[in-house]
Amino acid sequence: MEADTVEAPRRGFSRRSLFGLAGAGVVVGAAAGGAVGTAVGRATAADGGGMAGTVPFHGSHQAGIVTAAQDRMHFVAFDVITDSREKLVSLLKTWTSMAERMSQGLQATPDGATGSGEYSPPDDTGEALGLDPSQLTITIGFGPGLFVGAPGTPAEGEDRFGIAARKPAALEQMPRFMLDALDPARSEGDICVQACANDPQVAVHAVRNLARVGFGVVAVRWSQLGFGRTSSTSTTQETPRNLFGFKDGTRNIKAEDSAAVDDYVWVDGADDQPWMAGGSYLVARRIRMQIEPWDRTTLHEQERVFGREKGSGAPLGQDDEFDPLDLQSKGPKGLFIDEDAHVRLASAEKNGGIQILRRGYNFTDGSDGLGHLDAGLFFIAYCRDPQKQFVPLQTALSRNDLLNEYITHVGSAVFAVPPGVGGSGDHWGSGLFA
Ligand SMILES: C=CC1=C(C)c2cc3[nH]c(cc4nc(cc5[nH]c(cc1n2)c(C)c5CCC(=O)O)C(CCC(=O)O)=C4C)c(C)c3C=C
Ligand SMILES: [Fe+2]
Repeated sequence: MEADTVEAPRRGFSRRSLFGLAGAGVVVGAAAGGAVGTAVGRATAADGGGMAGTVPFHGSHQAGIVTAAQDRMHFVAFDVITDSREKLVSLLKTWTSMAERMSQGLQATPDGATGSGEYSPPDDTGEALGLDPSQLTITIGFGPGLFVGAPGTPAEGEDRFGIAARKPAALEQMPRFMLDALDPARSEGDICVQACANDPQVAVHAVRNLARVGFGVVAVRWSQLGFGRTSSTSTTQETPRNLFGFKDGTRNIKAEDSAAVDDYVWVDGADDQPWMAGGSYLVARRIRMQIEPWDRTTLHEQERVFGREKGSGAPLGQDDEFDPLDLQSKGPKGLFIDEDAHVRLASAEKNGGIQILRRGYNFTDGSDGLGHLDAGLFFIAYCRDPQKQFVPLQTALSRNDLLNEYITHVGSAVFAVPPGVGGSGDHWGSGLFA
């Protein structure tokens, strides 16, 4: 079958077929139906684990949560600037269609970059033409301000879209933690979109095109680019390193541990608002890391701060990365893992069994004008209830974590991430706005 003629909607060429490169492999987008057409690229559904391949958009949960973490991220938080429920729902429908197309390596719309004529702005901005799908996932979340206008905004306290009664109790702005130095311009937001891909240009293209069609309905409040995923979310992945050089994600929840995922990530229909069943909550924290002081710190101190060896990632007192974390074990100088070491204070053992799914990314946004790198960790946690999981964990860390000498939380946001999009006709927010 000709790669670029299979079920292709009018001018609905894929990004790769436009350049005649599609022969390398073809996937017919059967599950997605005619609205989506074909997905063309190197990967098939069966080898979707390949770096260049596709991740299914449809399902009971949104992609981009337990999906094996891709290497790059573009995260954006929007303010909704209209009071019209109709316009907002219409945008969510348009976004859903664009997201399902882009996840398959197609242009954002059937007309794409060149099909809407010389005298109109192109429908797709074009910078992903010829690029692989790169395992793009696009995940949406709704902030507290969508339900009741956020403090300090023109809509403060208002139920603009008639959904105040549908706000989940778990969706509350984060409390102020000790040592927080939050910048309002890098915090909160009515809607977020997390785009992850193995090619940064693919992730940026996705966010840019969604923002472009949102003109008049949403406005970008803040955004963050990330690289070098700082957590493994699957046992198939090697543990990556954060900008302090330590393996990060060793004791993360892994997608394969379905019991932990069900207990700590997915919202149950009986938890609160039925429309959130199968969804999750996303907590984002922009955490600046004081790179220069850290780089002048001894290896011994660095390892004491985390409670793990820098090279192997093993818990102090153990040999291998995945050896159990033994919080009681002692050497000649006392406890191997300091009373205030990061892994001790963050451990499930010290927090009544609480776990979270970490899915953060490193960031470097140039320097701060004072000769220091503006770099750190864009921390993302997915949880079933942020009030019962993230808040107690961060409360404990903010008080005593040895790491606090080297980090500062400068941005914060929380979003309700609805369940996945089902068959044709379904769209982001369909449950919420039903
Ligand atoms: C509130 C939750 C957490 C914040 C904020 C946080 C910041 C943060 N973490 C690192 C580096 C590492 N964290 C590690 C483990 C770890 N961290 C958290 C939670 C938060 N971290 C948890 C729940 C855990 C697991 C603890 C356990 O049970 O062992 C590790 C060790 C390796 C690992 O297991 O992932 C590192 C390294 C940084 C640099 C940072 C802020 C900038
Ligand atoms: Fe941590």
